[in-house]
Amino acid sequence: MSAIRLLVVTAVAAERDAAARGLCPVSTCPPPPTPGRNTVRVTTGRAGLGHRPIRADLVAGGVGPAASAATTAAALTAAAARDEPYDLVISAGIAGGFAPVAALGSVVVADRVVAADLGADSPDGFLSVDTLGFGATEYRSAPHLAAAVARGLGAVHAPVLTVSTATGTAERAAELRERHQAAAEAMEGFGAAEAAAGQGTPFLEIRTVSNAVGPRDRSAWRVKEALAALRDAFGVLHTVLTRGAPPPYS
Ligand SMILES: O=C(O)c1cccc(C(=O)CC[C@H]2O[C@@H](n3cnc4c(=O)[nH]cnc43)[C@H](O)[C@@H]2O)c1
Repeated sequence: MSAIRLLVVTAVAAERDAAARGLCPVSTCPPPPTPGRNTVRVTTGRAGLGHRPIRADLVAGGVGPAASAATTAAALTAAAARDEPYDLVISAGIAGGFAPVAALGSVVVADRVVAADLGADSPDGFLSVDTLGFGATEYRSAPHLAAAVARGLGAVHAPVLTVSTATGTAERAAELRERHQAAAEAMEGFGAAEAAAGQGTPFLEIRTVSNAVGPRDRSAWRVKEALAALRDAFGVLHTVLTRGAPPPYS
């Protein structure tokens, strides 16, 4: 049985390491990252046990959609050149949650990712690039897989926004929630999704909520709890992937 090949892209190392610990909870696994490299590889399971093994490369690619797109595209291209293409790209990390749908510590699996501030402002309001006729503003997650993962995690399954400027007011939070019916906002998913779409690789975004979207109050962020929830979510994800339908994902 061949291994499921995952590319997991986070913004920062703390998110990468939480996801890696969830995939592979044994203390000696994964190995510490090699100095100067930002990728950790986790290999789990043995085909002989009847469950599909997983080989995951987890990379802390930087904050924002551009960093995430560049990191994802480079990793996908390098894997294709080695003739070891990934089965799935996962954008993962902590996020702001929209009240009342996504509380602190909850898990959100995106059904689609939306570039919420990619477009033009106008006297009549915001115009997205797709309404302007020059580009995509959203990508769907692999629908069957995303639904199965959301079910397994007991997660909120709804749109996740990608923004280049984190929301800092109640007015902006209400505007975004009403426009997109979103559950969460983060800063990387759309970039990873665009790179994955460019190479025909299925995509998921998994977020755990560290703060409420709204008036900025860094002291209210629960980063430690959100990272623990991310670790646990990747533990469950491991079970869903190894025991569920094999790739190719749809
Ligand atoms: O301070 C720390 O220890 C720490 C540990 C892990 C991650 C962080 C971050 O600040 C990550 C930034 C990352 O988080 C996403 N995020 C979280 N909340 C929001 C939000 O309300 N709006 C937009 N993005 C959010 C985002 O993807 C950032 O890249 C700190």
